[in-house]
Amino acid sequence: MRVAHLSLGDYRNYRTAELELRPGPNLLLGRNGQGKTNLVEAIAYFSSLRSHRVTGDAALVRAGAESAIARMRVVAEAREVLLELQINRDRANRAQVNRNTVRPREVTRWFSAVAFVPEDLSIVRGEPSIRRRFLDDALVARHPVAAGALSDYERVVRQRTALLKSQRGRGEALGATLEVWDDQLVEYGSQIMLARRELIRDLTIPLKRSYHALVEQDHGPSLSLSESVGEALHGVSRETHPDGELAEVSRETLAAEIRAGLEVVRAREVERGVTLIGPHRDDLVLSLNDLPVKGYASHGESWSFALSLKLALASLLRDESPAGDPVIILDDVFAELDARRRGRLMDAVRDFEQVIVTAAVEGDVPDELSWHRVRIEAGQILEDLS
Ligand SMILES: Nc1ncnc2c1ncn2[C@@H]1O[C@H](COP(=O)(O)OP(=O)(O)OP(=O)(O)O)[C@@H](O)[C@H]1O
Repeated sequence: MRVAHLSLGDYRNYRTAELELRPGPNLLLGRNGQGKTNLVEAIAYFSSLRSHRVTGDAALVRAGAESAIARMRVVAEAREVLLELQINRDRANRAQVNRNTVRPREVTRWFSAVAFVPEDLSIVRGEPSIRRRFLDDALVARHPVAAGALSDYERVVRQRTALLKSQRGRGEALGATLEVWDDQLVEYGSQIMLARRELIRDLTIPLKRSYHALVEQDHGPSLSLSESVGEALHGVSRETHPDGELAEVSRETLAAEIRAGLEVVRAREVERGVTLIGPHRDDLVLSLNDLPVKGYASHGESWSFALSLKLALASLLRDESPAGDPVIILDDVFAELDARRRGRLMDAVRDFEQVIVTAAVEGDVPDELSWHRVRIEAGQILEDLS
């Protein structure tokens, strides 16, 4: 698929903006702080309903305005669709697909993008919550309905934890109320655990391929899950290897394991007022040559791993989606890479239907492609340079 046109009103530093994009490679050029990232952030927002830079939407609305409008014309398999989002500072957001009002979530069914951003390094180096977010965004990109299970699960953990906290130390008072939340934790938790296991199983081969394409060396990148349920049941942190038998477990088995795990941690949960097991406490473990990437890999290796993960996701979505390729966004990543890796990264994405690159320095961008160039200055889309 591809973005044909983006219109913005009161979005970040844009009072209004009209951006025409073409199939193939598009280059948004401009000095630092002019509004390049804001444009690709708006495009990516249609695929996930969140920005990679902030939690919450308030910063997306131009300072002084009450709401932002983002409208995008998308072409997928020769069909055109018009998506529109109104992002409100103080109210729920609104959305339209082909001018019909829909729930904002609906919009993500019509658009898919994979964004490579400087912050991706923290998938490898940062806290487990960042890796869980990568996994969950990937689940939604793969199956938009997963968004429902994820938000239901989040709500269940919040409410169950609030109950545990309010009754801290008084186990006997919890009884039947806790059971209701346990049932829902098991229901949604098992769905998410299974979907994550399937995801890492399916990312494993594309990851090896992508890493090799970027680095041209065989560092044996691999993915596994460190699951809190397994830890509660078996006492040690047990990792779930995608190529091992655990990946093929049924949802019923996982549900039974969560239930058994809850029994094991019950007394501790009541004492501490915390929901101790479930996907919200799990981690994605990344390894190179059987060593964990975090704490062992070099800066360059960590970067290559992060980029390969995103590439692997892009190729999985490409293979699975009936609507064609996801749009590839490379925001400011060339500045982080040496010339060889820039070339290899571009080689790996160049045959996607549309690639959108932002750069402050034109010399950082591989020049052998026929780019559609656009210059950005102080919240204005100045000229079409191609
Ligand atoms: N809500 C907002 N209202 C008004 N201006 C904003 C808002 N959010 C961000 N900006 C402004 O947008 C500009 C940053 O734009 P952006 O991040 O797109 O820059 P960029 O061109 O990608 O720069 P770099 O090359 O440094 O990454 C800053 O000047 C910032 O103050």
